[in-house]
Amino acid sequence: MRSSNYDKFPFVPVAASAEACQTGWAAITSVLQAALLAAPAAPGQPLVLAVECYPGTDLGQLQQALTQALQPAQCLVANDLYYPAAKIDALVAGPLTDDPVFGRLNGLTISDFIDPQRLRAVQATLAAAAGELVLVLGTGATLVCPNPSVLVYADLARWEIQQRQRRGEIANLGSENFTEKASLKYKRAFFVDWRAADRLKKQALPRADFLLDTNDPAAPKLISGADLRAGLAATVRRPFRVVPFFDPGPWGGQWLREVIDLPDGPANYAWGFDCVPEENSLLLGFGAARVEIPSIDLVFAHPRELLGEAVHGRFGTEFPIRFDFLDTMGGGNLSLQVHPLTEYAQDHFGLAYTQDESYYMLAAEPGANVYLGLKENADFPAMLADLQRAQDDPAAPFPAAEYINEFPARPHDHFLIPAGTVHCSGANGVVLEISATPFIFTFKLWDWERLGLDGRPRPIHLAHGAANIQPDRTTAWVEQNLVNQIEPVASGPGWREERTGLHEREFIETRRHWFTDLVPHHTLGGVQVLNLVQGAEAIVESPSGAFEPFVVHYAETFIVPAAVGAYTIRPHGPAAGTECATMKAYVRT
Ligand SMILES: O=P(O)(O)OC[C@H]1O[C@](O)(CO)[C@@H](O)[C@@H]1O
Repeated sequence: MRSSNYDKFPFVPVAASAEACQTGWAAITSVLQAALLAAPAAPGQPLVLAVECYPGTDLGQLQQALTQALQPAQCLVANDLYYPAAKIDALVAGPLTDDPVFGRLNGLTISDFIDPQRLRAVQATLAAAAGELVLVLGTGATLVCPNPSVLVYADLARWEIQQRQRRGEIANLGSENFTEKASLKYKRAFFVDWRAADRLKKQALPRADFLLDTNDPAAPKLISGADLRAGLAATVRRPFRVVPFFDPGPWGGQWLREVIDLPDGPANYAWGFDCVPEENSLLLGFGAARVEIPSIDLVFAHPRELLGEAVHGRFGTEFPIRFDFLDTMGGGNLSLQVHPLTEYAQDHFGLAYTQDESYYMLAAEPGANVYLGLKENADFPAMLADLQRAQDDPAAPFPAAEYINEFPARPHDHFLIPAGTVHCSGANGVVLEISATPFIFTFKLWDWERLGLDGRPRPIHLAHGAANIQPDRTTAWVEQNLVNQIEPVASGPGWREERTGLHEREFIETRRHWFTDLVPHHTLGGVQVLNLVQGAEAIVESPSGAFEPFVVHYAETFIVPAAVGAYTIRPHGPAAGTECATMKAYVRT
């Protein structure tokens, strides 16, 4: 049994005391009251408190808390100005498509949800409220009142939004689909709500006077915009971690539970997402108080310092590298699957780049394997026919062994998975996925006669799969290109560095360092993501003292912003004197 030292709630310290963070509605509203009193009141204008809200924010609770304490003359809710739900459902139907999993990325904005007639009427009411206090809140509050007296941004983490979707507490933006399947709500939020809200957030957050965190409805928190910006500026100058989250799945295992020390409740944990900045949170520390914000806020606020010039230039405000865990220890095989080629991802889903992946084996039981590529001389048309038959006829399961390679998987093996390659991790392994950020564009080909957690078969996408599988990626090619392509590249006293991938079709470079002593690293102007894949603990330090020493534990993923430049890593604490290893990923530029 491995004992856990994995930190589930990493945070970036911003201030030594909690003074700058107001917790609870009483403290929050008294600070807002003072800010309104101090706000310059333009003659003939109302005093406006605008709260721009990320979708999923509990508007009822917010309105109640603010109106009770501040007693505004009026409260205007931006969401009430939206077109009727049926019209919005029709608006998003095109980008969403009929597929249960995939839609098309699109350019919808929050303005597209708002009925201009209703907006004009409300703006006229606002203009007539000279000298009164008016509260404007909701998703689109800053479209109703672009220059309020005081602007609050109420942000919400995507993982919390997903919990609210699963509990049926929230509908999609402008919709009444409270009871719709959570997976469909997630899909709609992924393709529409979050994209549109992020476009508005990029405008509103940099000029917000306050940041409101209502992730925990029982303990809302407020910090000033200046403190938020100071926290983001501090984060981008040091190594940091985002807040991981974990989810069960039909093939999930027991390793994450033990190594990460996760609660007993769920039957298994399949996924651990510990570096998907689009989905994870960042915790900012004010004394003992923690303020949770989506980590994408950092990408939006400091793309150049975080990503570096070349990566920002190429990807914009997207974080292109994803690290996550796939745990099948004591579980099952993932679905046999393939990801879209770049042009297919562009044409069908509007993606700028595709879901190129790799599996780094953190752990594997003897006998564990990875399915990867087709067997030499596999009859591809016959394989597609057998996949189809397996869908149509429960008595004809797909004979995977006839067509698909199975490679033994041992700890520290690295399998490269350029899009178009049939693959899946088998049972009894733990994968650290080091991949491009897109993560839902999986064409399942065969799910091993198994049901999803909801007791129903999971969606299979054979037509998409058939259009993308590269049948020439067969055994010899796979062995020569995708399995353990490990080359030594450098060494020094007490350390050696190897290149392990990825494949030339993938934009990520991966380097492994084995070390018993201090290893010099440099960001070379680009963001780097690392995981301590061997050793109990290591310490990341700045040779010039530019950031505080940063301790990482086994299996923790951490991000080193481009702006950090030189840094070192050495074994630390219980790992002193032992051999540790890190896997590092960065964008080849
Ligand atoms: O589709 P399955 O069997 O759940 O596979 C695991 C999933 O996790 C991912 O690796 C994303 O992390 C997808 O590629 C894949 O769909």
